[in-house]
Amino acid sequence: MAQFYKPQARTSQPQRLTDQLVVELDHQGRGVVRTPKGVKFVAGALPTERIAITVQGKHEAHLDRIQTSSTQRIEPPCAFYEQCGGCDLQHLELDAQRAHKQQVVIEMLAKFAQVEAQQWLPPLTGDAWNYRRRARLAVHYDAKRHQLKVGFRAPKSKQICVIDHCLVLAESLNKLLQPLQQLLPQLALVKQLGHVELIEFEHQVVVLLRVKQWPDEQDLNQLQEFATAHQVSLWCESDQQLAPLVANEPLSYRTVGTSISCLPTNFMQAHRQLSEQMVKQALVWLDIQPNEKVLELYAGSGNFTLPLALAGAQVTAIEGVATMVEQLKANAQNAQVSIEAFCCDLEQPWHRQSWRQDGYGKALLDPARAGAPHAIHEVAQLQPQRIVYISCAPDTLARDAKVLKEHGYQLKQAQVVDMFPQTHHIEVMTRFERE
Ligand SMILES: C[S@@+](CC[C@H](N)C(=O)[O-])C[C@H]1O[C@@H](n2cnc3c(N)ncnc32)[C@H](O)[C@@H]1O
Repeated sequence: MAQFYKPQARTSQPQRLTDQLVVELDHQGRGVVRTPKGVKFVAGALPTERIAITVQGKHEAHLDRIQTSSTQRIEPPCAFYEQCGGCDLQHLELDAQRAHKQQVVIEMLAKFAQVEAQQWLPPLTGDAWNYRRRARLAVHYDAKRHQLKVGFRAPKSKQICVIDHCLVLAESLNKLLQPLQQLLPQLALVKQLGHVELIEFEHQVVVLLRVKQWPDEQDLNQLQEFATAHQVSLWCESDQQLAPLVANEPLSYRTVGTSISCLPTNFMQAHRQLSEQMVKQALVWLDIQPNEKVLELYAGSGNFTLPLALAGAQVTAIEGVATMVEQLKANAQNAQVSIEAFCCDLEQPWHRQSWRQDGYGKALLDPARAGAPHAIHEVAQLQPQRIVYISCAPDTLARDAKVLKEHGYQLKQAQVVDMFPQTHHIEVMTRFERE
């Protein structure tokens, strides 16, 4: 066989630097330092601090030591802070976290859209701990050692950080962590387990098991016992089906003025208090007039749709997931409001859609992180007088704000929603008006 020369892999000493000044926080909550070798992003560092770092790759560096510390630094309260990839801003005072999030949005809007909000309202805030009503737990089963790891993923890694208590999780979910760690290794399905979700609904807690094969008789008995002992509903999801194994009553969550029934796999805002506050703010900003036509995009199961309809709007709601559209229609019927709902991929051209019409006075968009790269052009062409755009990603918001600006919209008001305290994730509401 032919042999080829193979150069030895280069090994270089890790580059260590001391006395580096952190000049700002980036949108992922990392400290920014300008070293002689270029800008480096350092997780855990805060502006004004002087730090010692080890350069890791082209853009990142590891925080070795804090030489002088920020006055905004606090002791991270979580025991898993060092290993878990979750709450990466808990070393920063809460007010400073919120101010930072607003600043990130201001800078992104200025940089990528040359847009400035005419008014920033103070952030919408709620509980900063024990607020998450939904969590996806990663699981890994080591068949040789018969060991199961249940927890959250470590940052940028497939490693699982095993946790038995999470400070941002709702207490009703927290208290299931240890019992689940005991139950799951006893089940035959442990080898087929993808992940586990814990979800707090209005009247019950759901444990959702993502499996490759449906549980056998013996597993079903054990799951039944677990559900009774811990007063939870148990659901299973495989590629073929989603069904309750042990269910109490229909699942629902509260929105303004009514409840939304849904499936455990449907989207639900992470923070119960802030979900409702956000809907209230959208109602204020949209200032619905009787029988006004409102186009709602990325509608989910109706979190905004129903309150808008109850306020007197004629809502046309669009959502891409068919089960959520069905749920939305049923929810409207239960709330005795009349709406129109359509299942449609909003990122495809709209010209064949019956609901693509003039006459919408207002529009509400609440897209996922990808924003609305196509839909924003379409909605701007329909020229509603007012657009409320809710975003969970300031970079895609800035991109879409630029399109609105080009269509003659001005950003009148903006407001950070503190939906994900202790983490770098940002939720923001914006109100655009056509000139
Ligand atoms: C952030 S959630 C908001 C849902 C809802 N407004 C709420 O508050 O519960 C975004 C929604 O957009 C939907 N979605 C994402 N991409 C879509 C697309 N290309 N077309 C239509 N819907 C989409 C998702 O299924 C999800 O329900």
